[in-house]
Order: sequence, then C-alpha cells, then structure tokens
Amino acid sequence: MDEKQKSLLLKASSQFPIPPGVKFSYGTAGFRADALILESTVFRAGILAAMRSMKTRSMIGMMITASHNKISDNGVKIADPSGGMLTQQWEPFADALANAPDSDSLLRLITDFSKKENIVFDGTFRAEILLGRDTRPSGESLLEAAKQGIHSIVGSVGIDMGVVTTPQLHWMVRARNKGMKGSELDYFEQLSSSFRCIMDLNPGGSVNSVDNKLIVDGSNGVGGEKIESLTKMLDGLNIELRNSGAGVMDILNEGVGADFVQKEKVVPDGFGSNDVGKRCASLDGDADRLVYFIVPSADTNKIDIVDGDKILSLFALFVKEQLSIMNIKGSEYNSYQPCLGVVQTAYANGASTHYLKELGLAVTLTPTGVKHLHRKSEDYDIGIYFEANGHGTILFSEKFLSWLEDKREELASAPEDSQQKKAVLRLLAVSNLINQAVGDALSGLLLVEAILQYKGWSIHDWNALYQDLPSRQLKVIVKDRTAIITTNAETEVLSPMGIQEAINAETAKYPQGRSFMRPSGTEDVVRVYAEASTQDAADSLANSVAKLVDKYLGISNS
Ligand SMILES: CC(=O)N[C@H]1[C@@H](OP(=O)(O)O)O[C@H](CO)[C@@H](O)[C@@H]1O
Ligand SMILES: [Mg+2]
Repeated sequence: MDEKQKSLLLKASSQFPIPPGVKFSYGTAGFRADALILESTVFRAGILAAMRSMKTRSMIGMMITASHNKISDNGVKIADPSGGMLTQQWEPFADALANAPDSDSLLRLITDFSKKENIVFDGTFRAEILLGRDTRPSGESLLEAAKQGIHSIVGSVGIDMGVVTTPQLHWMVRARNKGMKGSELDYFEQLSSSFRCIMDLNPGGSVNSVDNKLIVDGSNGVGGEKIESLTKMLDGLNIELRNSGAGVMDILNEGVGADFVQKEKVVPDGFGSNDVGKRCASLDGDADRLVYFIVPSADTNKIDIVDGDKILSLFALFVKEQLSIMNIKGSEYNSYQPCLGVVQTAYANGASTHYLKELGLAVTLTPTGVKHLHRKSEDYDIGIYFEANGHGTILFSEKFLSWLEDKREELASAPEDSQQKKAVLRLLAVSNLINQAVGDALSGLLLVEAILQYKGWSIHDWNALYQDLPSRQLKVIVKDRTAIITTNAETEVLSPMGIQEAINAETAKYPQGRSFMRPSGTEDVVRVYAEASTQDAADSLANSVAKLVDKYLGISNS
C-alpha cells in the first residue's frame, strides 16, 4: 500500500471514531444497532465493500437497513457478487474492522488482511459498490458515512440506488454482475412480465376466477411504495395497500409488518373486523419477508397466520406438480430426473415438515439464518427454502435451467394446449419471477398470487393444506449465551452438559411434543421453542424448558 493510500485511510477514518464501550458483530443479519452509534461501523463497512469488490473483481452491494427492528435502529449488510450474503469467510474481518480501536490499528488490519487475500491497492481496479437504504431517517447520514468509507480506497466508487428494498439491491448486484440490466425499472419489468406469463398460462387465462382482492400491510416501510409502483405495471391483480408509511402517524414496524404479525399473531394496525375472511399479507420493514394472514372473526384481534412454512408448501406443491406434468411415463423426459429439495430450520412448524415429507420431498434442516438455508438449497436442481418468519425463495441450478431452455425449444411447435409445454414455460417464468439472490416479499407475493389463481384456491383452501401444531417461543436472558454449543441444526445442546437430557425428559411428557433452545444470533438472549398437540401443552413445555435454561445458564446462577 503506498503512502497516498495510507494517509487517505488514516485521515478519513479519524473522522469516524468508534463509540466507546460498544462491541459490534457482523451477525446473522449484518451489523445492527442504534443508528446513533453506527457511523463508524458503516464507514468501515464501506472500506470492506471496496476491498471485497477488489478481491472478487466484481460489483458489491451495501444495504443500509435494520429490517423489522425499530425505526431508531439501523444496520448495514454486504451483498456478494452473486447477490447473496457476504461470504462467511470475511465475517471475522468485518468484526475486527468494526471494532478496531483507532485509525492506526484499522490501517494495520487492512494491510494484514489485504496481504493475506492478495488485494493490491494500486488504484488500477475500479471497485464498484451499489448502495441502497430503507426509509429510516438515519439512512441518509449513514449513506454519507458509507460513501466516505468507499472513497477512502483509491479508485473506488459508490453508486447510490436511493431508497430500495433489500431484495431489490441484491437483485441489482446479481443482475449487473451477470452482465444484465439492473435498474429498478428492469427489476419491475422482469417481475411483472414473468408474473403475466404465469397468469396467461393459467387454466382460466389471466382472468381472475377467485376473489382477487389482496390487502397488503406495508409495515410503514419501503415495500409499500415499491408495491404501488409494481402494481401499476400489472393486470389481473387487485392490491389494496395499507400501512404505506405515508401518514404522519405511521411509524415503521410499529404494530405492523410481517415480524409483528408472525410473532404476536394479532391484527396489525389498520386492519380489523371489516377484513374478516379476506386475503391479507404483511411485508417487513425492508420487504424481504412475507407472511399472509386471515382475520377469522370480528370478535377477536387474533389472526390465523399463513406463514413462511405454508408459502414454502404452496411453492413446493406447485413445482412438484409441474415436474410431474413434464415427466409423463414413457416420454423422453424420464431420462433426466431433476432433484427438488426443500430446506427449513428447526423453527418450521412440525406439521409443515410432516406435510412436505408426505409429498415425497427431501426435507433438510439447517441452522437459523438465511445464509445457511440458501447455501443448502444450492445443492438441488430446484431448492426451495423458507424460514417460518417468511424469508425464503426458490433457487434453480444453471444445469436445470439450460435443460428447461432445451425443452422449450423442442416443444416450440407443440400445440398451444400441450400440458408439457405449459409446465416448461411456467417453471421458466417462475425462475424469472422469483428473486434468486435472496428472499423477496414482492416477488414471493406475486408467485403466491399466481399459484392461488392457477389452483383456483382461496386463502382458506391454501391454509387448509395442513393445520399448524400449536407452538410457543420464549426468550430467556442468560449470563453468557456464547457458552452454549448446539448441534444437529441447533436442535440439540452439547454444552452445558446435562441440559439436553433434561429437555428430552420434559418433551417426552407431551404428545407430539418437540422443543429446543438456542442462543439468538441477533439478540443477547436464548430462544426457546416448543410445540405440542394443544396450545396449553406447548406453553407449558416452553415454560419448563425456559426454567431449565435459567437453571443451567441464568443470571442468578453463579
Ligand atoms: C426465531 C427467529 O425468527 N429468528 C430470526 C432472527 O435470528 P436469531 O438468531 O433467532 O435472533 O433473525 C434472523 C435475521 O433476521 C432471522 O434469520 C431468524 O429467523
Ligand atoms: Mg427484513
């Protein structure tokens, strides 16, 4: 590194001292904290993004968001060239960078790491970073900090995409690195044209046969604004947007949004007795999560949640159906058997896992966090993953897509009503509609709507695929959650010794009982999950396990 680069880094970083007494960690969802203490972290993440761009010789993404967290929080995540999450191998460097106490130690870290990774700072490569932010007011000043970080590496440029959803930014990075057009308009065009294509292939054409009104809770965030732009380009879908964030009293994620709805299981603000029985959906604050819900009666504020597991089940059912239409016995299609796999975490409702296995699908569990689910899904020709909280997508392998393209050509002259041809065209359209970089509430919503239309199903028909087992989640504050070691996709505890046997003994007391504990990757708590055949039983099992956590690891336990 030459003297010019060194002094640029020293000078710029001295403008962004780290706040005293805070430890930052690039957890499951990037850096996240109160926005007031994040400037130095975002500045340093800008440096990291530029270095990642130099290392990969590709465009990198940087998204400023704290998703479903409170409006006063913010955060930053890096998108790798594929549009996916930053490689885990760089996470320790991200942590070290964010916590370096002063400019000199920061410079030393950068010098050492760049030597190890063979990154040469000679200004010859033009590192490019696509920048996006959600609607949080703190986003603007943090964006400036990010730019300063990027500019402190000679030859690096930041391209500001403005206010976008997290999945939009990831999509743009992926598209641009594939040499395709990657503006917001391109994103909307791709989603709307592939949606139209699937709808046109539906048995009744794009004319809607089921109740087509969908009410969307935009979480008072960026998703609402974007869904309005998208809806303008769509026919065959009637969306009523609520909680758009436009009103003076509308506070991001407060009493609204996918996280609130899925965790609290009560109606979000702006919904009520007039919505009984209607098809409703909630996005989260940065629109990478999607859940549906039904208000079952005017007498309660409770809702029936149609969560990520049910979205996964609907997608899996649809894809499986298309594969079996293509795979007519005795036809040439038998020669290649595409492998369809589904990926969940331990939080998936047991009834969903049972349903998917009954469908004959390969179901795998991974640890919590979409990076784990995403990576596992890449093992399949078609890998579908979802977290129960509504983050998920469908991944198509290059091999499978080129096989589908060949089939399309072969069937070009087949009659318009050829079922095989339609199935091929549908799956190709799904691969264009669904965001293959990360889970995306907008593209997920369009696919749900298109499939419901295809099947002629109401939200009630969909919800009846299986009935969720009653479940309960609790948080327990412990002395040191890093003392916990889990295994088997976090379903079992290895350390502290003895606790797993105690959990097993509790769980065995309950019909259809299942429970586990794990340290959260985003909060300083231990999460306890339990399910059983009745709500009372699930509550009681969760409480017993929480007591065990407290006994073995609690604050009072010295
Ligand atoms: C039970 C639960 O919902 N956990 C969430 C939560 O992780 P924790 O490690 O459980 O804090 O935040 C993650 C990031 O948003 C998300 O991927 C995950 O599903
Ligand atoms: Mg989110």
